[in-house]
Amino acid sequence: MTVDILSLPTVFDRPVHIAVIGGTGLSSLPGYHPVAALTPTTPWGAPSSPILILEHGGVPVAFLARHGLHHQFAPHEVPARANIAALRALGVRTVIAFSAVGSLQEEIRPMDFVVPDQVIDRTKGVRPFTFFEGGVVGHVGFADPFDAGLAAVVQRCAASMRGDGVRLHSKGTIICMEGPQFSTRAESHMYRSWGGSVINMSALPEAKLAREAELAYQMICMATDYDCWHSTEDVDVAMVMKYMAANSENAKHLVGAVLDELCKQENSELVLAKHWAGSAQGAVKFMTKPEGRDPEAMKRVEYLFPGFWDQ
Ligand SMILES: CSC[C@H]1O[C@H](OP(=O)(O)O)[C@H](O)[C@@H]1O
Ligand SMILES: Nc1ncnc2[nH]cnc12
Repeated sequence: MTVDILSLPTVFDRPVHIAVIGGTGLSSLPGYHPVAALTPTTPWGAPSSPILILEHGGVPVAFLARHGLHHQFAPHEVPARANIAALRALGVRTVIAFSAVGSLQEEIRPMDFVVPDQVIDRTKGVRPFTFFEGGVVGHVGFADPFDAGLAAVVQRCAASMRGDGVRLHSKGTIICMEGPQFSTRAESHMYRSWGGSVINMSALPEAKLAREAELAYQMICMATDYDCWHSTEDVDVAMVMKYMAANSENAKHLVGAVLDELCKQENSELVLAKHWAGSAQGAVKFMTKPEGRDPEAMKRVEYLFPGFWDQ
């Protein structure tokens, strides 16, 4: 059944704690019927797509298509600040983000999943990458860019996947490159020598912004190619889309199993990201002296953390 998004309610009156961000080849979540389509605006503009509210066992889950409903945003054009800010304003504290990645290691085969624990930033500074600027400065910790508690949940769901030899690798380092062109062969070999496991164009600044917004954030990567370091075919878009389509059943099973786990503990400390609460606020409050603060920048921070300047 296809749902006409325009016919759905544009308001939803319960807090939503869990969100899924879909990447390339995953601009909707098959098998779920949205009950609302929200089109919020934030101080950083509109998100890349309407935020669909789905229900998983009666628990609301937000779904956002990173590149837009029709994949119209290139990786450097994705309005990541609006996406993360809009999700936080809805009540979201846990984000599971999907990404199609190239594999930089022989043992990570196309169709395998990877739950990364590290990232190396190879974006080029052309993407807006922080909420804290223009008169309010903040420096959050980013030593471990993903959420270990959510990673453990995803790892426990590996058994939900079907098919011969499809595997889930429980850790790995993402190289996040600028794109939109793929890497040169020299770059691809260099990333391997750095210890990169997989490569994409979307982990950053999304993960940095999620940390600034005090969200628990975990990316799930699906390998679609061996980039261009391998002796087999070099990556191209057709190859990425072919593997995404071929493995969509597994992606669906994995999302379903992860949502089963998270929705069961919708109000837990983990899903409510209690372990991140206050981390960014502490990093911001003491940096810029009151006389140096810009009122507009303060208002933007207030959108993320209502009541921030009153405490
Ligand atoms: C079409 S291949 C490059 C494209 O695919 C990945 O997208 P996403 O992370 O949103 O799944 C990669 O990051 C690039 O944006
Ligand atoms: N080889 C690759 N490089 C960058 N992003 C990708 N997404 C999927 N495959 C990729």
